[in-house]
Amino acid sequence: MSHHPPNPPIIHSFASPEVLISSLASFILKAQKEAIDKKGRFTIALSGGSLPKQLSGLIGNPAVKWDMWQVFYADERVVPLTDPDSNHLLCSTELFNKVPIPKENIHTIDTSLLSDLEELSDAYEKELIKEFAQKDAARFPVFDVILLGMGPDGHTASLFPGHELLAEEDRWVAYIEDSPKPPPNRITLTYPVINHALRVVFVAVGAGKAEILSEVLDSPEKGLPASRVKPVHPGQLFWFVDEAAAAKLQVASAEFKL
Ligand SMILES: O=C(O)[C@H](O)[C@@H](O)[C@H](O)[C@H](O)COP(=O)(O)O
Repeated sequence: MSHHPPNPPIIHSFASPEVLISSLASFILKAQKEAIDKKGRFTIALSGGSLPKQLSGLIGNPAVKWDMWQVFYADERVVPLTDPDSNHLLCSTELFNKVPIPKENIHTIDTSLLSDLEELSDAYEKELIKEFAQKDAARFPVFDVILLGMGPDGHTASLFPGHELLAEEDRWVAYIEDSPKPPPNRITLTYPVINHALRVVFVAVGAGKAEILSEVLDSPEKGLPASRVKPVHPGQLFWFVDEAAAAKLQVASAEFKL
């Protein structure tokens, strides 16, 4: 375990959602290049909500090496992949159906296990082990990039305020049956996984995020789920926000961009 304390978050604030989208695409491309140069593959975890739309800067971009991507979900609703609640369906509609990514590089939940959450979450953990443990021999997988959103209650992935999963230290993937936001059944990457990534990136856009963003970044001692994302050294946390979301922020470390 590293002796370095976690680095403070790097906050990029953009004048418009359009600039955020193109800057996020450049950020991901740089991470992709570093990962492929080093390991010949690029591992990334995606979320639902508005996040998939923020990746539109990658569509049609010839620099993206889709065949080198290994995609997992930071969290997923336990529903068929054709259900409107499925994060995979959302990511497919917004991104994957528009780019030449091999289907086998997208790691979905095993929908033959929808009626057994424990089996389903164990199976997803095994999918991660196949990708990471044999290649990196790490205690926890080290994603190149994990992309997260933040809910109005400060939740991220399917880690909700006050939930027992906030204390999970061992499992890579866990399930919940009591999500305060429907649908109730979900699986999620746990903090040990999120906090071992090389880069964790939150995207928060719009005035609706201003209050909670300030709470998460200016009052981390409250321990809201998004405040608990603190990647261990050499991992780095980034926030990509627009000016409306950043309006109430007080943290001095904010690096504002046009
Ligand atoms: O799991 C869910 O119920 C939602 O997907 C939720 O987690 C969403 O991602 C956040 O509330 C952020 O919302 P935006 O991405 O729309 O900002």
